[in-house]
Amino acid sequence: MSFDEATQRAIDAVRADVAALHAELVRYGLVVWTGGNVSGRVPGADLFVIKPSGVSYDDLTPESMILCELDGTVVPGSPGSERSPSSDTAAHAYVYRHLPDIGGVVHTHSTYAVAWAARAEEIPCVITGMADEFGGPIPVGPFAVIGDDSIGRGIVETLRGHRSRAVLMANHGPFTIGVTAQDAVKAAVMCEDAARTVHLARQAGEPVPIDQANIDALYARYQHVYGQSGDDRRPDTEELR
Ligand SMILES: O=C(CO)[C@@H](O)[C@H](O)COP(=O)(O)O
Repeated sequence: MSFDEATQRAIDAVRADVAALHAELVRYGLVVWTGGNVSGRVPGADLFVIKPSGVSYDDLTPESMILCELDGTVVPGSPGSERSPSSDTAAHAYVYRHLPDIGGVVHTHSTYAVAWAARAEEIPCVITGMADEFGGPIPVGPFAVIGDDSIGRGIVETLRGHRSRAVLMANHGPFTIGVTAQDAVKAAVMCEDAARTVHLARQAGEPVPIDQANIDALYARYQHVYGQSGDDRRPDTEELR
């Protein structure tokens, strides 16, 4: 399949971005071995890029990324198509089909977030860092088997109407979404940080909840003021549509 020049440029840029972002999962200690995956939507095309299944992070390059249609099928003859795409390709594809504002999806097995997922327990919003990044608790999604639409449906149905860009799929681990692949990686980093911090807090006593008005104020400031004016911002609609 061949693409016009603008689409090909967009594909190449997402390949480079997604390949580089897998190194961020390693840098932040969110994955072991080949666990976890990042994907990015190709702007202006019904396509996304995802990592190949079970390939060492050391061997991930823009050319080894896999180009997929939004139904999850691999684009025949595209660079990397000789390999199988990530085990979670169907889940990523489902998110892209049902959440048009989402440009990136990440899945990890980060330790503390998976420990909360093993208990199917949502992470309560008891630190300002969670109010900033997630606008409330990090919810739990249903147990779902890997490989079909089950996980993707669980992600969308849990996060639709929710501020959080992270969901703990029961007994499995975190999936995060973002306006870009980098935004989704950031959500994965902040999800694990929150999971660890709240876990440690609970070991010494009962954490103190933050009242909703303060959560709302913290979230609004962080989403619209924090950082630099040119930073990627999430859509103004607070909850996912
Ligand atoms: O949970 C699983 C495997 O059961 C996956 O999510 C792996 O963590 C990553 O798989 P690949 O992306 O390498 O296929």
